[in-house]
This record gives sequence, C-alpha cells and structure tokens, in this order.
Amino acid sequence: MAYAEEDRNSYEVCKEAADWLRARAARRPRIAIVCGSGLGALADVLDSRTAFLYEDIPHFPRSSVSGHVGRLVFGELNGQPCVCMQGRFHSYEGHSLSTVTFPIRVFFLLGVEILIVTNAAGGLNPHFQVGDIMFIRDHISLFGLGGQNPLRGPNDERFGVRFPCMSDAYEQDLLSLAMESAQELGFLSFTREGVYCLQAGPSYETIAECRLLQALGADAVGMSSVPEVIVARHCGLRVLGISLITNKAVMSYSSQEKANHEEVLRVSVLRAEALQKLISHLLGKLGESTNSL
Ligand SMILES: O=P(O)(O)O[C@H]1O[C@H](CO)[C@@H](O)[C@H]1O
Ligand SMILES: Nc1nc2[nH]cnc2c(=O)[nH]1
Repeated sequence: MAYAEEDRNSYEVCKEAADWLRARAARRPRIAIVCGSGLGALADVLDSRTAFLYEDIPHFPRSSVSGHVGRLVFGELNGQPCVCMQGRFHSYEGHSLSTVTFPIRVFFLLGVEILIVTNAAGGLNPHFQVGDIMFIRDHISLFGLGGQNPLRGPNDERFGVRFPCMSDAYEQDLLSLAMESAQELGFLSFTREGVYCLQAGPSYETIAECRLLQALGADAVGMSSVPEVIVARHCGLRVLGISLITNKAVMSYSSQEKANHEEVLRVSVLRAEALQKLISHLLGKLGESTNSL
C-alpha cells in the first residue's frame, strides 16, 4: 500500500500491520509497554516470548538510536499478556509524528487497553537524584504549544474524537497502583511523581532553557513519550508514564557536568532491573483488579 508519510497512521495502514501481527502473535496483548532509552531489557524477561523485527512488520518504521533495538516482543509478564516495543521512534530521527505514534494505533487495533510509556529523562526538580523513578503526573508539550500535535490533520472517528481531553492523560488509578507497587517493593526512597516536558531534541537543553522549563513547572525533560500518550488517549487507552532520571539538568554556568547519551544509557541499564520489578509487580496488581471487573 502506497501512502504519504503523514498518512502512515491512517486506519487502513495501521490495520494492515495489526492484522499481520494478530495472525502471528499467540495471545491478544492487554498491555503495551514502550521501552525508553536503555530500558529494552524489560522485553527480555517476558515469558512465552515471540519477537518480530520492526523491519519484518508491514509499515513499521526503523529504529536508529542506540539503546533502541528495534523489535516488537509479545509475551506475558506476571501473567498479563503484553507487547513491548524494544525501541521507540523520535521526531528528531526525522520521523513525522504520525510515524512516531503509528505503533500506538496498531496496539489499539490489536485490542490493547493500557499503555505504559517509559523514558530516560533529565531531572529539573532540584530534589530529584540520578536513578530516581518518576511517575508522570502530567506533561508539558513544547511541540503541542508550538503547533505540532500528532492529531493534526483530518480526524478519523474510528480512532477517537476531534478534540480529546488531556487533563486526565495519566490515569489516577494506574498512578496509585504504581505508587503502591513502589511502596511494597521498598522503592519509595527513589520514587517520585512529576511533570514531564517534551522538547524536540536531539540537542540537550541549554542552561537558560533548563531554568525556563523548571520555572514553567517541569520536573523532568526528555525528547519522547508525549506524542505517544496523546495518540493513546485519543483512542481511549489508559496510560501510565514512567521516567527514569538518568542525569540532572545543568542549571549553573559554573557546573562542569555535560548531558550525554552514554551516561543516559549507563544509568538506564543500572536501574533497568528495578524498573522491571516495578512494572511486573504493577501488572500483577492490574491482573487482580481487571480480572475482578
Ligand atoms: O525518551 P527516550 O527514548 O527514553 O530517550 C531519551 O534519551 C535520549 C537522549 O539521551 C533521547 O532519545 C531522550 O528522549
Ligand atoms: N531533553 C533531554 N532528554 C534526556 N534524556 C535523558 N536525559 C535527558 C536530558 O537531560 N534532556
């Protein structure tokens, strides 16, 4: 099927990919997890795994960033049927926002109900430490405020309404379950809650930009997740967002620290196991709550 790049996430194109996957995956996934930079190992702990390279799935884009392998992995985590994106797409790679968010619509057509987005982010909140896990309470989209939204263009009602609400983007019930999980695992000393801010990247922020974002009320800054969340909410998926604070945003001209992707990946890998435990524990709780519905 030929289509313009901005039409990659049209209903028909997404359905072709979803049909292809449905014919090959053992079970319908209930939960989709997008693995952030350096966090792809989560997909390796799924039970009864079936993995597909992005390049083999019809219409799937390719990953080009280190720490993002480029595989879709189906399987079970703590008894819950899941699909994991081992590698996400970013607009700074040159992808349109419809390409960045294409997998989310495919997940919706596969019958996914809950989206968990994870990412690596720089900490703006002065109380945050490197290695902290931040549950996303809300976001600031510098893209959206600047006129770039993945839902720009004709609206297809089969996905959702023209003007979706975003004041409830990150579901309170999921946030509470995530906090409970952190408490039960003894992770509270490095668990936070906060506002994630999306900037386009790929350059990291200047000091003046970090100060501005902090003054705007952002606790962490990154280059992903928000377009995925907007498209997920548009089609009615429940969303939980988790940022791993891999570095502290540089706020002072006297600081010698410099943001770099090697440090981001190093810290992600160090915290990957804790994050796996947290998500697995949470999924166990979700199993209890959804099975009782
Ligand atoms: O958001 P994820 O994909 O986790 O990665 C974050 O880390 C990379 C920069 O180091 C950027 O891609 C930024 O968005
Ligand atoms: N924009 C941005 N993205 C990140 N990803 C991981 N750390 C950072 C950061 O400091 N800034």
